[in-house]
Amino acid sequence: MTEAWAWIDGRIVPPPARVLPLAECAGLRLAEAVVATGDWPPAARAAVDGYAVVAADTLGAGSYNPVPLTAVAAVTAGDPLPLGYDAVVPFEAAQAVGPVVEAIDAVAPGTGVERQAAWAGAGSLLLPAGRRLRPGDLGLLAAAGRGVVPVLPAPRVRILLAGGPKAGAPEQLGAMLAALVGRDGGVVEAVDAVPADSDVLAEAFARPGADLILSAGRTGTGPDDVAPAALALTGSLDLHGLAMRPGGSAGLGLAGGVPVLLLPGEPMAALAAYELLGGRAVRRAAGRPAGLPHATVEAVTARKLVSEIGCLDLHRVRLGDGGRVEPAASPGWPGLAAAARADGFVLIGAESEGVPDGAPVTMYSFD
Ligand SMILES: Nc1nc2c(c(=O)[nH]1)N[C@H]1C(S)=C(S)[C@@H](COP(=O)(O)OP(=O)(O)OC[C@H]3O[C@@H](n4cnc5c(N)ncnc54)[C@H](O)[C@@H]3O)O[C@H]1N2
Ligand code: MOO
Repeated sequence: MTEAWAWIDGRIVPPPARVLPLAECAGLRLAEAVVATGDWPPAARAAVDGYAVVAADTLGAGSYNPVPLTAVAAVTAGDPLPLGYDAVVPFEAAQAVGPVVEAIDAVAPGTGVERQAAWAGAGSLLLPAGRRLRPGDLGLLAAAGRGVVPVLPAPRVRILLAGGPKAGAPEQLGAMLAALVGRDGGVVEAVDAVPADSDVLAEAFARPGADLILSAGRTGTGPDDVAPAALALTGSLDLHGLAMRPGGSAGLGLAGGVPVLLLPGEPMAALAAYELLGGRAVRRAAGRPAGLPHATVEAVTARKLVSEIGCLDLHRVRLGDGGRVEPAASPGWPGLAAAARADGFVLIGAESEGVPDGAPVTMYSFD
């Protein structure tokens, strides 16, 4: 596995930065820092609807002691503060008596006012390079006059369903893998069902338009397991057969410089191989941290979790009372039903023969 992770880390980098309109930037990483080009607000302005006043004129005002104001100007929030005034009394803290406005509350200078540069001064950092843009950030960038920004584009991930299910079973991997790719910051370029034919599959690997290819199915050693051969035909099959369970028939290589990950077709093996391999590739291509993105729970085993030495085992587990985890199925048990019953998974590393009951483990939450 270490070799496979090193392969991914060594070859997969985010696609080059592109300048995109804000509407297309949510969730993407900012390629360079954005600084304020001017003071912001550029001049003092009203923060509330009310009367611009000279604060000192309101001294001593209260509901039992209304103070008539000689100089006032009605403003609404966002209006520039008229010259000579230093506070805004909200309409509800004043009363109009005929043409005279009376303060019924005293205000200090600056009350109800956004001072010049209150949000940001000219040249100050608004968003750092690498920032994953939140919806609020898009508003901030618009306010800074940036209609377009350089971002690391989401990698385009092609999903190939190689061969598909056997014996009339329903297709189970397309929606699952597309959702996982989205979770990890990729955009799905296509979800294509491809027959178990090495020439056709090789063409699907070679077709331009993807930054990363995930192919699921026909990775084993049977006569119909054409995915490894097709990859070798198009480019290079660099690793095939990994020390993990489930998902050990996974492989990886390059087609025309594009990284291709071969995931097993067995649905649970595909899920595990995605989590342990594919997700890392997508996250690296998206410029995200490579590690697992799942929320973790520090738990203890309610039962022994057996593991094969030399093999990274993924155990689906249920989380019970007192943070105790219990296996939902053994690692090699096929199908997604046990994963659905589980709350998450526990990884037992290649160096371990398993852990006894009562041992501390980290659960990666499926939710
Ligand atoms: N001699 C050996 N045979 C096998 C070994 C082994 O070590 N020695 N390993 C087994 C393991 S483990 C796995 S995993 C599979 C490898 O699976 P493949 O990647 O070749 O998967 P397929 O042959 O395509 O199909 C297996 C299974 O998965 C179902 N499948 C495939 N695609 C889909 C899909 N899109 N949606 C739903 N289900 C799908 C298919 O119906 C089969 O049931 O090799 C073992 N053999
Ligand atoms: O190799 Mo299979 O992919 O372990 O489950």
